[in-house]
Amino acid sequence: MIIGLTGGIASGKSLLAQYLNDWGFPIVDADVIAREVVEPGKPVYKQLQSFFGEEIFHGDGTLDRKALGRIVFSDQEKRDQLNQMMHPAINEEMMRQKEDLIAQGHKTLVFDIPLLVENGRTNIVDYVLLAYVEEDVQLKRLMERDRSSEEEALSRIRSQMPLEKKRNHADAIVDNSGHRKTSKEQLAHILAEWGIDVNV
Ligand SMILES: CC(C)(COP(=O)(O)OP(=O)(O)OC[C@H]1O[C@@H](n2cnc3c(N)ncnc32)[C@H](O)[C@@H]1O)[C@@H](O)C(=O)NCCC(=O)NCCS
Ligand SMILES: Nc1ncnc2c1ncn2[C@@H]1O[C@H](COP(=O)(O)OP(=O)(O)OP(=O)(O)O)[C@@H](O)[C@H]1O
Repeated sequence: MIIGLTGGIASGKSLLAQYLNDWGFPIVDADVIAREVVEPGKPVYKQLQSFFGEEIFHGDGTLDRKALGRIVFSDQEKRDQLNQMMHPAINEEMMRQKEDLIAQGHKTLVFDIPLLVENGRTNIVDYVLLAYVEEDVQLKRLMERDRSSEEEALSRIRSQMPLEKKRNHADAIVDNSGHRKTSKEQLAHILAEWGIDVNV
């Protein structure tokens, strides 16, 4: 069984992934893989270099994520181009990790994919689990976590489908607007409905 954990930026996906991992379910994390596929020498690295030029790299050749973020979160066409370059490589690695985990005997896995719904990929998972947060809380947490301005934070939030709309695509929703403990209890309750018992 594959649980597709999704949400919006700073909506508490990592928090839920941590709980799921603590309960013994391995996480295949698209954000982590997105960092690996752009390492120097990888095919996507070369594509980024020829499309965006040197301005998105540090002096030592590694990707300047802040610089690339500034470009793509304020320009939808460039973001679409980036997605086209990166998503096939991310997807390929996710499938590879999935096969490995199944071969190791895992029966339940978690795919942590922020853009699962936007990319129309909900069919690759059995359940869509949405990490939801109220909009004002999301903005506040994002600004605090990334030490970003309101404008920067909003540009990132607006690069994604609004969470209110994403709710319609979810099989289950954890509202992370409150305390962490409440989130954990909601998550355990959902798992129980799916036939998985865990200790809260
Ligand atoms: C633009 C990049 C370099 C900015 O890096 P940065 O370290 O600042 O952010 P990070 O990678 O930690 O992403 C934070 C969050 O931003 C959101 N986000 C990332 N990429 C995108 C995107 N293309 N569109 C909308 N939201 C996005 C996600 O919610 C993600 O969890 C990076 O996000 C990236 O490479 N994005 C393209 C790959 C991608 O689509 N990743 C999402 C997983 S499929
Ligand atoms: N229930 C909560 N109460 C208070 N703070 C929380 C709660 N859940 C998450 N946070 C905080 O909000 C921020 C965003 O949460 P988290 O990093 O889990 O989101 P995310 O969806 O994984 O984000 P991203 O997609 O941007 O990586 C973090 O700083 C986290 O510590």
